[in-house]
Amino acid sequence: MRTQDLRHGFPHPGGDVDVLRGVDFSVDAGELVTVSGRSGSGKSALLALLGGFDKPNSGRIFLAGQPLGDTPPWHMCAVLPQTLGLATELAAAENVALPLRLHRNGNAVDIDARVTELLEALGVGVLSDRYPSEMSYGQQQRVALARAVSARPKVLIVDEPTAHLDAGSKPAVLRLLRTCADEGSAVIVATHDDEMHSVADRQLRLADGVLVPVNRG
Ligand SMILES: Nc1ncnc2c1ncn2[C@@H]1O[C@H](COP(=O)(O)OP(=O)(O)OP(=O)(O)O)[C@@H](O)[C@H]1O
Repeated sequence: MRTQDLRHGFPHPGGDVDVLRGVDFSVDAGELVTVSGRSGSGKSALLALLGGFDKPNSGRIFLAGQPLGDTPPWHMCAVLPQTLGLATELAAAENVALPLRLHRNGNAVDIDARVTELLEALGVGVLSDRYPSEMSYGQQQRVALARAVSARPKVLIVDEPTAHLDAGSKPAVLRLLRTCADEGSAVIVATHDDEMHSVADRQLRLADGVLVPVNRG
């Protein structure tokens, strides 16, 4: 995935606010890139553009070499926003299986095995029959991550995946995101969590509307 001179902002009564002022960015298959930046710097706004939830004011986004069109690229791209977006009428395991069923990715036995593997890896295997309303936010966050990765998307876009996790739950999330990249996904993670950078190939910082590389010494 690649962006070219991406510019975006929001209208406000006191005048429009420019949030992204020329973002040039790329992430390759097999690579995990973190995006940090102070609160309000535009990380979520950038992720919304990359995931096709919003349109930039100007600039272009390319996915697998093709410009992003009017149809969101959800057959190739999985997005985990801070709002999670779990289907409330489906239990945890059914949520995780959903992308696999939509993409006809494997038979029922394969799907069950993939769902179990992911939920157990994230420490929420015992919650597979629970509905989102019966889980804590941190538990829902892990189920939503399992759902995002289940169909092995070409591009995985994740907003603050460790924001509500305790120290014991975090390593599994870091490991899973690293594994996704190692298995060929291009992974983009917005984060305030310094530990997240430890599994990244590259670290970028969003400041004054542009992305700059962070030198990790
Ligand atoms: N729908 C919107 N309408 C108007 N302003 C918005 C909208 N969404 C975001 N903003 C503004 O755009 C800027 C960037 O917001 P964004 O949510 O992308 O920041 P962030 O870096 O993800 O912050 P955080 O780390 O707190 O999640 C902020 O100043 C925010 O107030």
